[in-house]
Amino acid sequence: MAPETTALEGLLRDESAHAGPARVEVLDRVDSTSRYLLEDVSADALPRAGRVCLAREQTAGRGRRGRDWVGHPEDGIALSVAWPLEPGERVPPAWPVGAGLVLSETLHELGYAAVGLKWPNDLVVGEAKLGGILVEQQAPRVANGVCGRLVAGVGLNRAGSQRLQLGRAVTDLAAQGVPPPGWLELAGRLAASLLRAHPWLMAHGLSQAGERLGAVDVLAGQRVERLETGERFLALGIDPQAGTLRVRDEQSRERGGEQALHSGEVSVRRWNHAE
Ligand SMILES: O=C(O)CCCC[C@@H]1SC[C@@H]2NC(=O)N[C@@H]21
Repeated sequence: MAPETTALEGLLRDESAHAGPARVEVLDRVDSTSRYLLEDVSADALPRAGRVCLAREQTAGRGRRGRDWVGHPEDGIALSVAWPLEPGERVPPAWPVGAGLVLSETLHELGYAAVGLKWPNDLVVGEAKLGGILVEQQAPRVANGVCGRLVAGVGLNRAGSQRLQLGRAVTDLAAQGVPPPGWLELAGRLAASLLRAHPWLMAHGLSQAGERLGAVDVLAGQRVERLETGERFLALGIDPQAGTLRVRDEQSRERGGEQALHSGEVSVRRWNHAE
């Protein structure tokens, strides 16, 4: 076993003891850690406690909404965690937002107090993107004996984000004035938070975590624009039950024009500039 795999296993054993032993792999190079975990259907592939895949280099990282995800080896974290889904087992709709919540909180614990969650799944500092989460599900293939799975892929800029040249505001941990933990240690902390959170997210969603969610939700109280249609709203906050973004159409405020935006359907941006 590669020494880094043993080291990450050790970190996870210390960090998430009560969640049971997860299967851990550190790869030098892979196209996508999430694809790797979604497509490996070998019989013992997916323990109940989860499976973790961290790559030093990812050559075809996938982002939300069909975009690519790029990062430089070790300057970026490319991490995926997968869990099995039994036939009929339902993932609470707020699970993806819950992943963003616990990752934000972990970054706060590491000294990055300014990190927030931009609904549905961006980790941000101010307007700049620090990281993103891609949550994918695969239904069981019962005829082939292949279990369903839930995969959370986490991309995070640890350092060197100015080299990414993405043409939009990005940032990294090193730019926050707190030296980032080592690559493996950081990945271990992030993976452990997901491994710990998964059982309670499956059992309760975020119904008991509304206040915690409010503390990281950077869109609440902001004016947002729905990119697909140009519609503008006042964001009221993330709904802890549904994982949707509650918004109010400012034109119809007196009619109580509240609606819910669903993450699969829309993307939003802030528009607080005077226009
Ligand atoms: O669009 C986003 O913001 C989500 C980005 C998610 C990227 C991560 S990197 C590790 C995992 N493997 C992938 O191919 N994508 C996710």
